[in-house]
Amino acid sequence: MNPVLAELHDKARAVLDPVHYDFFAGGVGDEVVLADNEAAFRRLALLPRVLRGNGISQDLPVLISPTAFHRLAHPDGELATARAAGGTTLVSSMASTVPIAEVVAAATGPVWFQLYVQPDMDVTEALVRRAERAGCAALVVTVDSPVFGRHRRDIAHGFHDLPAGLAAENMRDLAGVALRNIEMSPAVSWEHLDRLRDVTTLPLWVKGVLHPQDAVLAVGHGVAGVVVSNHGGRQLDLVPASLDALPAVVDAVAGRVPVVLDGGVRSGGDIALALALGASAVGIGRPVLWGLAADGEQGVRRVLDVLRDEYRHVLAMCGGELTRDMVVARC
Ligand SMILES: Cc1cc2nc3c(=O)[nH]c(=O)nc-3n(C[C@H](O)[C@H](O)[C@H](O)COP(=O)(O)O)c2cc1C
Ligand SMILES: CC(C)CC(=O)C(=O)O
Repeated sequence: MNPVLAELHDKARAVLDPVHYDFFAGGVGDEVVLADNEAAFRRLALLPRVLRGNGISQDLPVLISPTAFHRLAHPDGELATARAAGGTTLVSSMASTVPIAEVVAAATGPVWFQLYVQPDMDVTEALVRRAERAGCAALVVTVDSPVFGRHRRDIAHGFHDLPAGLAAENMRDLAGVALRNIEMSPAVSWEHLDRLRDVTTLPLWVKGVLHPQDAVLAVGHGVAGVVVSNHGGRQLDLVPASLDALPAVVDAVAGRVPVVLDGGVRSGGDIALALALGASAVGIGRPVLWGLAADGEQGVRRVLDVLRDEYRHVLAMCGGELTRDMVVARC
């Protein structure tokens, strides 16, 4: 892990209520997948190409992955994250503790809205309208959560509700209810995605795809992109590390739409490995929460700055291009 990210993590752990730290840090079950997401990067090595004479791209192929409840990490919550994002795309969680309109108003770059399709499609449509009115540039439909993951740390702490004064603000005043709970539903299907397609012209992404055939189905249903993700090891403790699932999805999609990877990205080198395996960009989840908890907006900015700096350095070392033939197993 990049040492600045490690420092921010340690500071976050020191300042956070241990219950909230465990909510952010924890995974599902025995946390096998949580650990494997990071370990998968250590199993791979890069063979740099030499004498290519390429300049170095200034782009940072990073998105901020959607994570819930930023005001548990810092009083400014999602406003601080949005301000820190700069030109980096912020995928704002439906479970944000600041309403999406305020998140977008605080951001200077693109904001995408992450959506859990609600079984009541009127509620889902109202959320989509909220995101559109706020000025979100895309919808990211999370599809890996037919039911809530069982997080043993939260169960042990009895952590089920936000503290008084905090709420999932996007769920306020929907369909005549003061504050709705976010529902997960195993009845959600591709048909719901098609219905979303009918109610909005926003580009639709799906997040949480691991099986290559689901990626093919997603392309067939007209998605703008696919996020290979196991929800940061928070849903099913039997799945592969995101990085290990990436190549087959990239092959199945065959360049028709961009493929983003999230899970376990902790350094510029990790970004380079994911790109070499065919990702167009990576998403980062927990490092942003650690930066936010440690130092608010400045902490999140530091996370992005250090990843940008490290990624550019690795890219220069690799000859400015990253392709799959450059990835080998570390024996
Ligand atoms: C505390 C926490 C809350 C999360 N909340 C959401 C969410 O509201 N919606 C969603 O689609 N994914 C959510 N995720 C998953 C992230 O979007 C992302 O897939 C994951 O964090 C990436 O792994 P990383 O934390 O190792 O970078 C959450 C993850 C964490 C750690
Ligand atoms: C509100 C929760 C459903 C957010 C989430 O996706 C998570 O904690 O992993």
